[in-house]
Amino acid sequence: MFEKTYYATHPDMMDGASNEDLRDRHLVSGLFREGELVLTYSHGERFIIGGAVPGAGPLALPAQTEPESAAGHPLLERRELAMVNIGAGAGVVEVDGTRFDLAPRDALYVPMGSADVRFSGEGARYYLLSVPAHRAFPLRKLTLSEVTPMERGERATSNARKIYQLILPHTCESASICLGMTILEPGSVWNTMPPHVHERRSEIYLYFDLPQDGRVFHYMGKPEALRHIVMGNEDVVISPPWSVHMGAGTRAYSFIWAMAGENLDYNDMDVKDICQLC
Ligand SMILES: O=C[C@H](O)[C@@H](O)CC(=O)C(=O)O
Ligand SMILES: [Zn+2]
Repeated sequence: MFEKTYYATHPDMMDGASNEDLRDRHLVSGLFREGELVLTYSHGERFIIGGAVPGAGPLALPAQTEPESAAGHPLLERRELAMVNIGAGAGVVEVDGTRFDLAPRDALYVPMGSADVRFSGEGARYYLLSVPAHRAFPLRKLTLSEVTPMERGERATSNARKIYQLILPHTCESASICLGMTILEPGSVWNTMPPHVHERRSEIYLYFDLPQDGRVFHYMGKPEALRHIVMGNEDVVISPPWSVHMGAGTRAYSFIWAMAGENLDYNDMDVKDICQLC
């Protein structure tokens, strides 16, 4: 069921790791393939990270296969799911018979216990994130237009951006997942500046709105020992709870951030002064 499993990591594993090791442990590539639903599994917060590109035909969330006691049960039996349509075309997602039209950039929160989740729409590209949940919260669609973005950064420091909080307690209730989209202004290239660490949560970043030859240089690691991963359009990176996460692109781009863990307090982060990094 899972194309790849990403294991939790110890910060000491950064010592002596090659760039290839870093990519193997933290980079999730190739989630968006026409006609396929691709799922990967991370031991960090037990995130399922996936993509669904229905193309001409519909796709459905698979049932669990393991262990034997859960085989055939819905994937969301004990999980909640968040998704965003990152494609250029609209699509339709059906959850136990309820239809949602998801325009480009629209998100959907799907509660624990949902049994039948179907994806369709030529041109729609669904980014999927699921984590364990302890109870069901209302099923709902979220659009960028209904949230007031936080405006952060400045043009002069090349980090002017709008942060849209789509799934957080004040916008959409959830058991553990929170999610948002950050859109850089033209000419701004830095995200998450100044950077931070949040020990109580893992975070997953998906970079998009980049041309095929565009790149984001994503920084990670302990603040005193930064490393980088070169990422392309629609690449995902898993940020362990001990790691910094920030990046600079070859041009403006957008990204979707999703977190899960100990709490749903967006501000539970330890912000680093840029001069503390090396
Ligand atoms: O923990 C929060 C996340 O890293 C992001 O919300 C940061 C972000 O979107 C930004 O500053 O551009
Ligand atoms: Zn963060």
